[in-house]
Amino acid sequence: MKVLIVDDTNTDRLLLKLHLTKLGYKVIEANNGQEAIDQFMRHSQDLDLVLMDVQMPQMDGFEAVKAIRKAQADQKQEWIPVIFLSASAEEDDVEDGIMAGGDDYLIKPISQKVLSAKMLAMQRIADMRRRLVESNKVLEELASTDHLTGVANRRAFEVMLEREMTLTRRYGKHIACAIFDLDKFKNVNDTFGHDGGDAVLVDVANRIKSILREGDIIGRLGGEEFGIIVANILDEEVMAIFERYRSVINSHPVVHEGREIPITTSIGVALFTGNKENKETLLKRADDALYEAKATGRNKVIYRS
Ligand SMILES: Nc1nc2c(ncn2[C@@H]2O[C@H](COP(=O)(O)OP(=O)(O)OP(=O)(O)O)[C@@H](O)[C@H]2O)c(=O)[nH]1
Repeated sequence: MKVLIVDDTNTDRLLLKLHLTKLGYKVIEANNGQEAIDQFMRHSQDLDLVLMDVQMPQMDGFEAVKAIRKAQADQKQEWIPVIFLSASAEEDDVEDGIMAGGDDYLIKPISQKVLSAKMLAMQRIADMRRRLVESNKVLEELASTDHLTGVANRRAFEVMLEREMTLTRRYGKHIACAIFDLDKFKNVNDTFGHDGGDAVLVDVANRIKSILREGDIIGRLGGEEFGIIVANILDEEVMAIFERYRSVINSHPVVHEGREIPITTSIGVALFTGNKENKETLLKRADDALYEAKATGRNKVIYRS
C-alpha cells in the first residue's frame, strides 16, 4: 500500500514515515498543501491513502483535500481515502474534515496502536477498491467485445468510429469506413453447420487482423458483417487497400474439421473527409455501397468517396 504523508512539521512527518515504513507501507511525502496536491496528481494511479495534517501555513489540509477531490472528480479518477491528522478535537473540525472530503479524522498525538489499526482498515478498503477496478476493467472489456471473434462489438466499434470522425474534423486526415459482409453465408451454415459458420467468422476476423495496420480498427457489426476503419487514408489508396482485404479473405478456403469452406466477401466503403456528416449517415453510405456490391455480383469492393 502506498501512502502520502502531508505534514509541515518535519519531526511529525518523519516519525509517521518511520512507523509506516516499519509496518511495510511505501511512503511518499509532502510538507505543504500545494506540494500535497502535486504529489497526489503525480501518484494518483497507484496511491492508496493520504494522511493529511490539518494545520499548515498558506493552504491548510482541508483546502488541499477540497482541491484534490475536485481534481479527482474532473479527471474521473477513483476515490482515494484521506485521513486527517489534527491537534484539534473540536467536533466542528471533525465535521469540517469529512465535509472537505476526508474519510476519517485522528487526533494528535496519534497512538501508534490506533494508527496501525486504522492502516489495517484502510488496507482492506484499498484491496477492495483494487478488486473493484479490476472487475470493472473486465466488465468493460466484456461489454465491448464480440465473444465469438474477440474483436470489438458494434457498440464499441461505433464509439471508436465517432472518435475517429472527431479526429478527422480536428486534424483533417481522412478515414475510410467499410462494411464487409460474407457472401451467401446462409449456405455455409446450411452446408457445414453452425459450428462451421462460426469457424469461418473467427478465421475471417483473424485474416482481417493479420493485415490491419496499427491504429486501424475492426469490429463485428453483427451476424456475418464486419466493420473496418482505416485511418489517415488518401482517396487514391482506398481501392487497393480494400482489394487487399477482399483477397486475404477469398485467397484460400477456411478448413473446418478437415473440410474446406470457400469464402468470399462483399465490401462497401465510404470516405469521411471531415464534413458535417454523422456516423449514422457515414455507415449508411458504406451500407449502400455494400448493397450495390451484393446486387452486382458479390465478391467485390464498391467505394463511395
Ligand atoms: N454460424 C453463424 N451464423 C450466423 C451468425 N450470425 C448470423 N449468422 C447467419 O448468417 C446468415 C446470414 O444470411 P443472409 O443475411 O441471408 O445473407 P447471406 O446468406 O450471407 O447472403 P448475402 O449476404 O446476400 O450474400 C444467416 O443464416 C444467419 O443465421 C453467427 O454468429 N454464427
